[in-house]
Amino acid sequence: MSTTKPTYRSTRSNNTNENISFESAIMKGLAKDGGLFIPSYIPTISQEQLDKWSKLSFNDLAYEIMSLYISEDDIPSESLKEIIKRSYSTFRSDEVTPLAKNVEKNIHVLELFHGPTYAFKDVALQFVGNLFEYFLNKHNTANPENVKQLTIVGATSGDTGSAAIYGLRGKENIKVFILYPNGRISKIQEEQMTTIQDKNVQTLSVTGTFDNCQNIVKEIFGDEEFNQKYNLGAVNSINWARILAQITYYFYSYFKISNEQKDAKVKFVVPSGNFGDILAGFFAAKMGMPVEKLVIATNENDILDRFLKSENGEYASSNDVKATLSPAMDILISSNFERLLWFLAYEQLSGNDADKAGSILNDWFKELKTNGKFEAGSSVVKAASTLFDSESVQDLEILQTIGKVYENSENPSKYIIDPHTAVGMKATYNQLEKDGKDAGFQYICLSTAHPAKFADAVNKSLESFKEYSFDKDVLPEELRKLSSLPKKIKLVSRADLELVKKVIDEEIIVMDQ
Ligand SMILES: Cc1ncc(COP(=O)(O)O)c(C=O)c1O
Ligand SMILES: N[C@@H](CCOP(=O)(O)O)C(=O)O
Repeated sequence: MSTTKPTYRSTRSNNTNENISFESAIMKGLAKDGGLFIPSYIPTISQEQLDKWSKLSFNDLAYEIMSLYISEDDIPSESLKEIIKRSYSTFRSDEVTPLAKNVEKNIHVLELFHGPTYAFKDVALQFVGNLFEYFLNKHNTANPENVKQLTIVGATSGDTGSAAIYGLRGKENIKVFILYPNGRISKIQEEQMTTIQDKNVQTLSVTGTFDNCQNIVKEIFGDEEFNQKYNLGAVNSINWARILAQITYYFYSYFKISNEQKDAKVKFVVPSGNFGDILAGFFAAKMGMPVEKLVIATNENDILDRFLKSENGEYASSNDVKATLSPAMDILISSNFERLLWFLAYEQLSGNDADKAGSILNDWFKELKTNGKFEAGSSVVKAASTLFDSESVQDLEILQTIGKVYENSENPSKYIIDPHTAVGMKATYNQLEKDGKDAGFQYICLSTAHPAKFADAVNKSLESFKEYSFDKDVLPEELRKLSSLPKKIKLVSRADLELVKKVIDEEIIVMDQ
């Protein structure tokens, strides 16, 4: 393994000389060619390091992992340790992401929702907010005559938005604009974002879908004049730091099992939409975490499931996004899948030539933009299937699964899950049925949001249980009070790039007054 830390290149670059530092990749967010930044190599760890890591706290494990990707020139060790400590001091669990073991026999639930906004996005965005602040302060201290500002523009289907706002609010020289699809997120998700009255934060409620919002964000980043004018920053999983920060909880939860069962055969089941969460699992596996499978669990918006089950690796957008009971995953094109495709193209189609892999990706995503689909080829989908499996879950199955877990859970009993976690649990049941109970697999299902964020689906599923009460059993006080707070919403009548840019122009003038 290289002794120098990775540099970063775009998934669509055919020129290794364009590689940049970690700091540059984080502050740019999206590459100029529209690609996503990836490390020039994936650090690998020895069995000895794995054994050492298995005994570490969450924070210490996060440092060991992140420091493999970040040079001391970008962030000195002690500064990185301080950023990590500050980022996770806001979590309600000392373990940050505790593992609920044997919720049902051999099925463990990785609770990722103990951060400020009760969704897994907090694990990365508390860290990303502090990263942005660190890099801005470093620049502005060295250049007091040329103070740099950062304008965050993000798109959300409900959870990234509030996690980004809570990770960035109150930070100096940072303005935040979050686009979300009007009427397509839950009541509490919208309240979490719109009740923030900080002058440097503005939500834009767009008439359209999440994909419309995500496409506008990517086009805004591609507008060089606008980007130069406002120095744009990305909080979506476009930003490599989001993926990096999510690697920790794969190793951390794996060790919770392997420390008790040395040669445990572990399958991770991940409710997936934009593919950022499970992609972190891919990096953990490539680094050396032993894993049997990474199972992609999608709702009825199933581009990922269709790819993995296709003969020739067809990556094809459906015409319309379905509004489901797991709205945060109502996504047609999974933005982060591009990063996985790069590594698959690099290994299967380019003879391990990074520049050739970038050219292949560039061609594929031009075709996707023109025709709405492309074929990666049978060798690529076969290679993907060695590590990944996939399941697609229907709305009715979500409701049935929330009830089934409530009835069957042993540790604790009457365990209540949100609809996205239910997609993961139903996929886990499907895997268990295919594997057979005697196969001896340990299943870690990622719980990506607290059930309080999705009252409609949880109540619809559990209202028949006479002892169940949403207010008593689910809703935390800090979320209960949101409904009574004043809200700051800016409606955007069309999912239109120029209209959104105009609104941002206008709002920045107000923010600067
Ligand atoms: C609650 C929840 N679960 C699962 C997902 C899917 O995660 P990813 O988009 O990283 O695949 C998201 C967001 O997309 C989410 O907000
Ligand atoms: N479900 C996400 C959609 C955006 O995903 P990201 O990982 O790219 O930020 C959300 O909650 O907004």
